[in-house]
Amino acid sequence: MKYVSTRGSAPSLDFEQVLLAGLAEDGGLYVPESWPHFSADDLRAMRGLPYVEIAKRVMTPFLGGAIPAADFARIVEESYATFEHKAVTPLKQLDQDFWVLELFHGPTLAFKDVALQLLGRLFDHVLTRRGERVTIVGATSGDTGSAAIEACRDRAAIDIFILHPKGRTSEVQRRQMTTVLSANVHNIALEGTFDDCQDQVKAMFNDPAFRAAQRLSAVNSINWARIMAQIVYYFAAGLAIGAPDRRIAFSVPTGNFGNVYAAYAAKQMGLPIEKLVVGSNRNDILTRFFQSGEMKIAGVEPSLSPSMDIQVSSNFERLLFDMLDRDGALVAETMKGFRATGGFAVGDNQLGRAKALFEAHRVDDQQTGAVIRAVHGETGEILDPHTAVGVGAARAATLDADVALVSLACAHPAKFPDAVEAATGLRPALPPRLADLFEREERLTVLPNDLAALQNFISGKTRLKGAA
Ligand SMILES: Cc1ncc(COP(=O)(O)O)c(C=O)c1O
Ligand SMILES: N[C@@H](CCOP(=O)(O)O)C(=O)O
Repeated sequence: MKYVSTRGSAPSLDFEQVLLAGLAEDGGLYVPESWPHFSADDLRAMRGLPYVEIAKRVMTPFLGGAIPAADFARIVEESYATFEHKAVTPLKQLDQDFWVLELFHGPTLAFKDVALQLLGRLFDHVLTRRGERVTIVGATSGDTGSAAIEACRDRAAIDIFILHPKGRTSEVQRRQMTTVLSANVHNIALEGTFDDCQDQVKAMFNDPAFRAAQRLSAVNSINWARIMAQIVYYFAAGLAIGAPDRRIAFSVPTGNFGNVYAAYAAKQMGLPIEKLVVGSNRNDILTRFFQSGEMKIAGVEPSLSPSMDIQVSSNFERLLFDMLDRDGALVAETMKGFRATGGFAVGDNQLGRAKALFEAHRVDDQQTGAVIRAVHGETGEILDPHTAVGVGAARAATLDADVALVSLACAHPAKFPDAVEAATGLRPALPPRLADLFEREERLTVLPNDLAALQNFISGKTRLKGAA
């Protein structure tokens, strides 16, 4: 299995190289050169298997033999043994043809654990064998950060630097990151938005000298391995409700477009998904794109679902690559224009093809609160505000009556207690292992939105010897 860059001019890499590289050298994102395929019979044969077995079958073709089967099996088993629910990502049925897929039973209570528990172990395995170290730099709007820190804390071969937008995460999210005091963990509160954090991470990758000296690696969904691990739960959920012999669709609350891109990948691999419903909060650039074909940046505004307060959705580039018939030069030109002008548009033909699969809806804060309240009243379930955006979009979706719809529950409600309490009057409690979170010591460094300041800070803290 080879991976190619969406911008067409970086070298093709194998799985191990892609895992360590993160962003491609030409600024693009890596995608598989071709999609592995599962036939309807292959899918039927996976029905009823435990999550870890489905995970091994779905991910193995992406490895291209890079990791011995027995080692990969152990890594997968250990990764999902950290989840508190035996089914790893259980489905909860809320209506005749409507489920929520609970992705928040991992150590940090958000869907990011599904991929990052695996990624931390993959990094460890590969770096130990190669006798190498890396410096991970990541951007977070709140959830990736704690999941990545949890997965990489105290690992001898890794220093990890996580940039979060100062004051723009929930307090629980911030404390989940900043109370990890391990020597290899560094939290940076950036004076800016999540888009600024993500821009700075990409700028560090696009600085060849810094990238090489620090041996940069990525934990954001720019790293292909993140997407690979997220594909699995679409297969697991689809099979559990009857695919390929039942019509299915997913509704996905969306920010950086990684989660819904993983669903798109599952479809390319043979899971017969009829529709992908994209839910955005008031930062609705994606909803506007799927309605008009124009991607146009507006300012990032704080919302009740802070992890989705994003305007530049980095994984959209992977979809754009396919929309432009995998023409890397055209993607590079389009992304260059996007950076320069804050906008680009696709033609009616491309938009029409995208709309055959994607449908997008904006769910504002008032609607988000109303969904949390309504679902609680109707079913007793408490949704977090991100999950509520997905459910709100699902309710607005235009699907045939016989399509079974699964909406993704991406975070535990206790990560966003204020929003949940305002909607329901109930304050969700953190699990006992996090009960003292508000008493724990915090450690973070506030830095300006400035590349040189960030690079100086990272160079000064990294344990890489001989780094420039
Ligand atoms: C709780 C939660 N829901 C939804 C999203 C959006 O997912 P994605 O960025 O993959 O589109 C995020 C952030 O990634 C999140 O943390
Ligand atoms: N919502 C995310 C933003 C980063 O997304 P990623 O999937 O690219 O890591 C967060 O919680 O940090």
